[in-house]
Amino acid sequence: MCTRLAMVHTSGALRRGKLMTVDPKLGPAAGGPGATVSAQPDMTPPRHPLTKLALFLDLDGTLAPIANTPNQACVPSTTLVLLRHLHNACNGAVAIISGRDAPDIDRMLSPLTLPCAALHGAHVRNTQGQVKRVAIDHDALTGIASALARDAASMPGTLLERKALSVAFHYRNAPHLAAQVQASVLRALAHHGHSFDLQKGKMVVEIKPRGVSKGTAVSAFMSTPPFSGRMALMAGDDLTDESAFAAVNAMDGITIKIGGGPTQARSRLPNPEALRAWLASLPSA
Ligand SMILES: O=P(O)(O)OC[C@H]1O[C@H](O[C@H]2O[C@H](CO)[C@@H](O)[C@H](O)[C@H]2O)[C@H](O)[C@@H](O)[C@@H]1O
Repeated sequence: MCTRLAMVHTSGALRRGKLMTVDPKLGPAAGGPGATVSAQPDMTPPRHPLTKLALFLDLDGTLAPIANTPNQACVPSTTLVLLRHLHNACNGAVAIISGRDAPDIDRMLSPLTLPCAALHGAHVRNTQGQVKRVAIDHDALTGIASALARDAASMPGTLLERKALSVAFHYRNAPHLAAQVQASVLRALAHHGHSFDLQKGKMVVEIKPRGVSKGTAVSAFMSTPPFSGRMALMAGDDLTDESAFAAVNAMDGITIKIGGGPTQARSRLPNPEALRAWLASLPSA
């Protein structure tokens, strides 16, 4: 059950939306493209107002703090209010770029329904609500999911999340089983995986349709209104977001990694609360 609580800021820096950045568009340069970011504080807001930005936002770990299980994750009500404002101020150029299934995205953002790339880019819904999904071998996915379910049954604490075009094998509550979970996914892929790829994430190993990525999805959004012609901004926290960071860097956009770890993103914020505060500080015009 997701209980939405108003978030409380713990520091003045977060209230002011402090951004740790190496992006010259946002503040002083401290490293080259592709480099692991060493955080450097900067208070400079981006030059581009919301009317000129296209926002691409990851969900788990970026808008919703990480929780013990997928069902416990929750987007705070303050963030939902902000998303509505951003969507209006950007004239609709806001999309959710997630590994989650589309109905799950809509549930977590309810009452908002935003354009999205779900399932790591395998399912894309545009601003008109039109949906494009990649074609997959459903029998193969069923075979993979059945094999993983058999393994999960003998691995207490693990959790299998079956999605429309993919499957995620979680081990957050059994971190000592990380290697076994990965081995199980590799075995399943070897038997059934001709048209699927492995996607690692935070305490999870996923199988997704071959050839899809968040980067491809962001590029597709950027080729159509209301996104086209704007400065792209991608915020994300996980490995699956790296392809989107690469795509947005190639467009000379703004990339923000949430939390620690190596990344191609050129800026960094410590957590979803800091991102919320930073986004709230962007000028409307
Ligand atoms: O691309 P995202 O929106 O970040 O989605 C990535 C995966 O997020 C979810 O799993 C992660 O978040 C869970 C809730 O906080 C956490 O328990 C889990 O350990 C994380 O891996 C989601 O369940 C997956 O389907 C998404 O692909």
